Order: sequence, then structure tokens, then C-alpha cells
Amino acid sequence: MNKRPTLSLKSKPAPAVKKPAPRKPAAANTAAPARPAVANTAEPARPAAAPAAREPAKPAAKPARRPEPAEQFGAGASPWDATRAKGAQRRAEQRAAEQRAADQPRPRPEAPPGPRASHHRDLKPRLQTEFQAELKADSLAFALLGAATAVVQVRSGMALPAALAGVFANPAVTPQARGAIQDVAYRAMRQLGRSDALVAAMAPKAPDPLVGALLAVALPLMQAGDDGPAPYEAFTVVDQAVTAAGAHPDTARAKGMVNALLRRFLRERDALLADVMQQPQARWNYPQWWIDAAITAYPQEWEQVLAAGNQAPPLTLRVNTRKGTVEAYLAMLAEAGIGARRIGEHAVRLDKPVGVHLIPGFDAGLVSVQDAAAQLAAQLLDVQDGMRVLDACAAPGGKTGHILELADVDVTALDADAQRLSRVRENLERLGLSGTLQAAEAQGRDWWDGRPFDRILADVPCTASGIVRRHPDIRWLRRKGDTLQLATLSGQILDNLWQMLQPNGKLLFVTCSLWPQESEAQAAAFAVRNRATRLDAPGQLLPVGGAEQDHDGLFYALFRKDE
Ligand SMILES: C[S@@+](CC[C@H](N)C(=O)[O-])C[C@H]1O[C@@H](n2cnc3c(N)ncnc32)[C@H](O)[C@@H]1O
Repeated sequence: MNKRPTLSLKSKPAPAVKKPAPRKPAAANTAAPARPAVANTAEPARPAAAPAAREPAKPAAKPARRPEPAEQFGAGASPWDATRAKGAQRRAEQRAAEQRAADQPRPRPEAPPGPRASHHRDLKPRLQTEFQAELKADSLAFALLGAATAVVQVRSGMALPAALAGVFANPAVTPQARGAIQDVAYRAMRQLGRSDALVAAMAPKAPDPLVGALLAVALPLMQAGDDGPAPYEAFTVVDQAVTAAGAHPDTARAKGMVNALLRRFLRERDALLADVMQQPQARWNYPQWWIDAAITAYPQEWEQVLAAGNQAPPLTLRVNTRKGTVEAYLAMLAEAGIGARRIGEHAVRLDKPVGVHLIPGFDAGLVSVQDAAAQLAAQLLDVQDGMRVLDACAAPGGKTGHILELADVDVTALDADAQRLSRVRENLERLGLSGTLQAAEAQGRDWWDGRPFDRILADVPCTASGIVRRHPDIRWLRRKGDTLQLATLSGQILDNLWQMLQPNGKLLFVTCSLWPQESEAQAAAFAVRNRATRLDAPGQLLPVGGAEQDHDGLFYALFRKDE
């Protein structure tokens, strides 16, 4: 049962801290349907259906304050900075003028009635999310508007899956439309830095939030990205974006501007792109602080690391060896006409992602969706029959399931988020496994019965910077200070859990972060504080490999408590 991991992964033990010098227009198609075929089924936007994909820390672990849009987009570094200084005074004047105007009734000849969104990106948007646009649910215009609505919410601090859940709550959104909206929104997140720079280069002033978001979801569909060619004919995108703009009261008055700006992009694409690509945020599609952090931590590999985060992730499965062998499962896939290959001891990668419920045997628990790097955790933990095991930050239970697949152990799955804990239960049920579920904070002791554990898995809350390709919104939601704040919490969790470990027991510390402050530096400081013996483990796994080493950016450190 207890084999060493065999998956070949590129690891990076101790990152340095030195900083170095540092795509055709076609005929207009006015009846353009949204293409569900572009829906990327490897995305986590159907959260309940992709249970084992690694997830970012939930709000419980996040800093309490949500970033304001202006902060997220890097005050002092955004494409709007040149205009921002002058803009502060102008905005104050505009606000006063708007207030005066709002006090007086005035006609609105062009726009349908309803509240207007703010003219300023540094004000909270007042978005009409309940508005039902008169668009066909299978049209690209409908997908653009749905995705733009989600993008506005992300800009005000909401995670993309939550923002999309809000959009999907609208009964007009069909299952097919969901796929298209999700795909458009995820693409937009991966190219937001570039889209913002393009809009800044073309628009005389920052557009209203929903107008800006509509442009930010349309522009990536007109260009090839790191993850492939442009998915639509450019003129179709222009036409549908203009239709979408005309269908919503927050954007109707900007219909002409959307048309003019997108057409200008078509005419001047090469020159505009050459210009904005001089800006690192547009070149790499990350906030400046993130780019700086990557350069500092990985002076050699930072470009590969950033580029890997802009790729759509592959779909990797973990075979439940309690229900069958990897060979038998590969045969089942072949029979279903699904191309796949083995890439680890229990890991199988599909040639093309498919919807999770279309994966043969998924609902029957034959496999789980789990990244190749995440599959190392249960194996490194070295669990044996009869052991008492704590999975300290367990939800949604990807690693809990793997531990229970490997040995007959008594697992306590702990998580601070009771709602997320219910997903552990669902996942274990699907796999035909069971454990004790406990909703509590891992830095506390009130939940513990005093009996020590033989093995502890501490998959602590972190910035999730290593799984940004699965959650491309993370880069726009996080702030630089989050790293330290989360590292402080995870240090407390580790010190607390160490007290609950049996002498000779092992604790596996895991993060899905790329930042050394949360990972290697944390592990080194923990070992000194607790006189823990460090055992062999991969350290920092960098997401820079080709097909054979295509995995998330996880960190592993293994400790033994000497008697
Ligand atoms: C990286 S995710 C865990 C992923 C999980 N191990 C898996 O493989 O599916 C981190 C988890 O920590 C939980 N969490 C955050 N703060 C916590 C705390 N103080 N105590 C316990 N769990 C916490 C979050 O709710 C989240 O589910």
C-alpha cells in the first residue's frame, strides 16, 4: 500500500531571492451563436462537479478586507495612471456635477430607465444584475453580457466562481449558455491586463464598469491567446458585443463607443498590440506586484511560470484503486473513445478535457479529478492500515479521498468552512469511503479529543498562486500583503498541529503557493521552532514543464517528530 510517489515532477527546493535586470477580420455574422464547444471543461466553474481540483483558500482564511478595484489593478502601475493624477481632481468635480445633476430631474433620451453604473473604476459599481436582457440565450451577445457581469463582480472583489454562480442563478441562463459564459469569463481573466491596456490606449477616459467589462470579455475573443487561436471571427465579436451593449441599461448609451473602439482595434490591431505589449501587465496579464514577486523568487524561470499560469489546465484523473486498476480504467476510456495516458502511479491525463459527468465511471467513484502534483500528497504521507490520520484543511476532500483509497485508516477531515466540508462528505460518498468530518479551525484545540495522530496533512490556506491557471481570477483578487497575512495564519496552524502529532509521527506541510514566504521560508522556520526533522519531499514544484510535467505549482515539506 505505501509506495513512494513515482510521478516525475520538476521541483525547486529553495528559490533565490535575487532580482535580475529585468493575432483576421471576416464577414460579419449577425446571428452568431455562442459556441458551447469552446467551453473549457477543465475549468472549475462547475464547482460541485470538479471536486478534487485544488481550490483557493476560502474567505475564512482571507484577509477580512476586500480590495477595492483601484487597489487590485495596482495603484501606481495601471495603464490609467497617467490620467489618474489629473483624474482625481476631475472626478471630484464630476462627482459634484453628477450630484447636482442627480438632484434635478432630466430626460434620458437614449438609455432605458434604471440606475446608472459609476463612471469611475475606483467607485463600487452599482450594477443591475437582476436585469433580464432581451437576448437569445444561445447567442454570443448573451454570453458576452453574462461574462461581463461576472467580470464587474470580480473587479469589486468577488471570486469568479461566486460571480458566475450569481449570473447562472438567472433562469434565462440555459446549461448551454453557462458553458459559453464560463468560457468567455475565464478567457477574459487570463487576458485582463492586456484588455485594460488596450482600452486605455483607445478610450479617452475609463469606461463605466459594465462597458469596460464588456470590452474586456470581447477583446480576448478577437485575438489568439497563450491557450490557442482566436475562437470567433473578429467581426462577429464586434457585432455581438454591440448587440449586448444595446440590450442592457448600464451599457446602452455606450453602444456607439463599444462599436467604435472594437472596430478601431480591428483596424489598428498590430500597432496597438505592439504598443501595449511594452507594459509588463499587458505582456504577462498579471498585476505588477505579482510579476515582481515571480522575478524575485524565480530569476531564471519567472517567464515560464507566468506563461504556464495563462494556459488552460489539462484534465488529470486519479484512479480509485479500491475499485479498479489504472490499466482497467485506461481500457474503459479507450472503449469510450476517450484518448488518455498514464502519467503517475494513479494519475491518468485525458488528451482533451471533457465535462466531469461525461468521464466514464466518475459518478460511480472509479476516478476523481485531481492535478498530478496534488496526487503526491497522500503518497508522501506514507499512511498504513490502522493509523489515526488528521487531514487538517480538508475541503473539498481531494486528498482525504486519496488517503482513504491507499489504506484502512481512521481519518478526521477538519475544515474551518462547514459548507465546504459538506463537499468532503459528497466526495467520500461518491468514492464509497468514510471518515469523521469536523468543522473547526486548525489553529484551535477545542475540537481535539486529546488523542495524538500518527499522520497529519496540513494543506494550509494560502494565496493559491500556484493554481492560477485553474483560477485565473486569483491574480486580480489578491493583494501583495495577503502573502504575509496567510503565512502568519499557516504558521499558527502548523505549530498547533505539531502538538497533536504522535512521537515518530509525520506531518506533511502543503501549499498551492509559488511564494517562498508561504512555503520554503515557512517550512524552514517551522523546523527550527519545533526542532522537527525534515524528511525527503519535493519542495517547490514549479508549473513550467511540458506535456510530461504539466502540473500545478504545489509545495511539499515533510517532517518527523523525533521521540
Ligand atoms: C487548499 S484548500 C484544501 C484543499 C484540500 N486539502 C483538498 O485537497 O481538496 C484549504 C482549505 O483550508 C480551509 N481553511 C481555511 N482556513 C482554515 C483554518 N483556519 N482552519 C482549518 N481550515 C481552514 C479552507 O476552507 C479550504 O477548504
